[in-house]
Amino acid sequence: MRRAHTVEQVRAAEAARMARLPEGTLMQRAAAGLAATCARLLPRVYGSRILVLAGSGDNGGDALFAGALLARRGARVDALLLAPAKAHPGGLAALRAAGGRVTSDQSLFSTADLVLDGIVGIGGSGGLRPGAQVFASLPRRGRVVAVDVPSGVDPDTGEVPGAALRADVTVCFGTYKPGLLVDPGASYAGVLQLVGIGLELPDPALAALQHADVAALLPVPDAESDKYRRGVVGVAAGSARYPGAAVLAVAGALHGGAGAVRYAGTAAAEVVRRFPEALVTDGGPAGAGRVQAWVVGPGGGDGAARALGEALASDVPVLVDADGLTELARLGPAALAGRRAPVVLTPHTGEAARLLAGAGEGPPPAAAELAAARLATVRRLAAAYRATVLLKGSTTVVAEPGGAVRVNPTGTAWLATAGSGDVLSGLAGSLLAAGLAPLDAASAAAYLHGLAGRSAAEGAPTTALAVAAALPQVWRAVRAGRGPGAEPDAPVRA
Ligand SMILES: NC(=O)C1=CN([C@@H]2O[C@H](COP(=O)(O)OP(=O)(O)OC[C@H]3O[C@@H](n4cnc5c(N)ncnc54)[C@H](OP(=O)(O)O)[C@@H]3O)[C@@H](O)[C@H]2O)[C@@H](O)CC1
Ligand SMILES: Nc1ncnc2c1ncn2[C@@H]1O[C@H](COP(=O)(O)OP(=O)(O)O)[C@@H](O)[C@H]1O
Ligand SMILES: [K+]
Repeated sequence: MRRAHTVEQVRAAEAARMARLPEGTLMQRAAAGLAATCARLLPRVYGSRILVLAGSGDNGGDALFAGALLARRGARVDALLLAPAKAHPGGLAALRAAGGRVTSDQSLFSTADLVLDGIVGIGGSGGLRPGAQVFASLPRRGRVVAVDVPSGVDPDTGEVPGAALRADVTVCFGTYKPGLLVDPGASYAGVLQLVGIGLELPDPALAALQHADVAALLPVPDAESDKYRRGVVGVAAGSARYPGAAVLAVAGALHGGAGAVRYAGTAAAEVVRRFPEALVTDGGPAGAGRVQAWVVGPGGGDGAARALGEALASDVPVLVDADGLTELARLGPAALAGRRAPVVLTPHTGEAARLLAGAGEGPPPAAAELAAARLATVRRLAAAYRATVLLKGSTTVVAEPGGAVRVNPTGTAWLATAGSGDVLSGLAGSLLAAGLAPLDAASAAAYLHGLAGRSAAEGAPTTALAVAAALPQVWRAVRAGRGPGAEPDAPVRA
């Protein structure tokens, strides 16, 4: 599990640690880790030209001390101070003593072999200030290494309220920050490298599953298993207008660990033609027979309202997607009030906007606004509907009403293809039916779905059905601990 902590949590851990260490120890550890990463990125340190951008705080201090270490190894290091009177005095003295120089030449940004972004770290807010904005658009030749956080990215939320400096690598200290794992911030961070500095940290604000975590969650049959004990997932999806959604949701469900898939809806003939193993009925969830979880809504069209009502009247977990969400938004959170079994909602940002409006939170916000504030959006939805919410998109995030949040690290934009969301909802519903808790089912489904998207695409357009077909090989890779993302301590490719 990769864990991310908020600025407040990091500051508290830092204060506790500092009380027991000589002054400056943590900064020395941070700078040493930073310099080591820079050295690995350069063909050779000796003779390299390095520009340090240093702001007014400790983030600039880290960058200046790292610059000093690199200067001692023969690099030519120039430091551009954004607030010269407030530059970290110890860092500046160390840099000068190592032969580094202070410059005001901005063109070095475009000619340097490596730029260290120490403008602002976890003390930052509100995007880059005017004096630093130029660096967001200047051409670059070498790599940009962000110190702790790319300057301009909100460390707690991943929001980018103004200009920000795009990094190739971000070296973060002590723990990941939520803003490094969630878009749009994550897209500014490049590859993430964590440097341990000995902080003792509380439960994280945000976590990202890794192979071993997902492998431990995946249901595996044993000698006692039969198809019913493995769980039956009900799928109420598709309509005369959108029969394909039923096929895709069933395809996802068949690969999700349940022992059987029961389809209820008007696309029964199409479903059974494609998947003879599915149990089908023409009616709604009420008359379909016993299941351990329902998936309601993909391509549901006019039938979604009835299917949603019948599924919610059951006593098993219900996952609501697509047209089911539109109907739920019309009804508002009151429709879930009497439920004891869990509810999982899987909106994209357009559906999230409708759900928020349906919860009485004013007129529907623009989807783009919600995508820019993904963490806040998913938390608001989980609280308003008291449900587990998986918000889809460039970074998929999952929140529980109790506050736990997971971010999916495996997503790929190749998944932005019609119907891939239907595969995801079938898959997540199947994991729910197999007995996973809502947060685990949703986040494990997003993890597998992202890997399946990568594997189906391999750099070329793919289809939703191909994503479903790639799920078995992805299960195998995750269980065996191989393939992309398998190494627990490898740098994270954002
Ligand atoms: N915590 C730890 O365990 C360790 C932390 N370490 C390091 O310390 C860093 C945090 O240092 P920090 O607290 O000094 O804050 P930092 O980010 O340098 O900002 C400084 C000042 O900048 C200003 N400012 C604000 N927004 C701005 C903007 N958008 N653009 C420009 N300027 C802006 C604002 O001051 P203002 O101008 O408002 O007075 C703010 O106070 C952390 O990221 C890590 O690198 C390591 O050394 C090891 C252990
Ligand atoms: N830019 C993106 N980067 C990564 N994943 C994306 C992106 N855009 C969409 N996706 C993923 O693709 C899937 C699309 O689902 P959805 O929006 O429901 O489409 P559909 O209704 O056609 O199935 C989701 O899993 C979503 O997270
Ligand atoms: K920075």
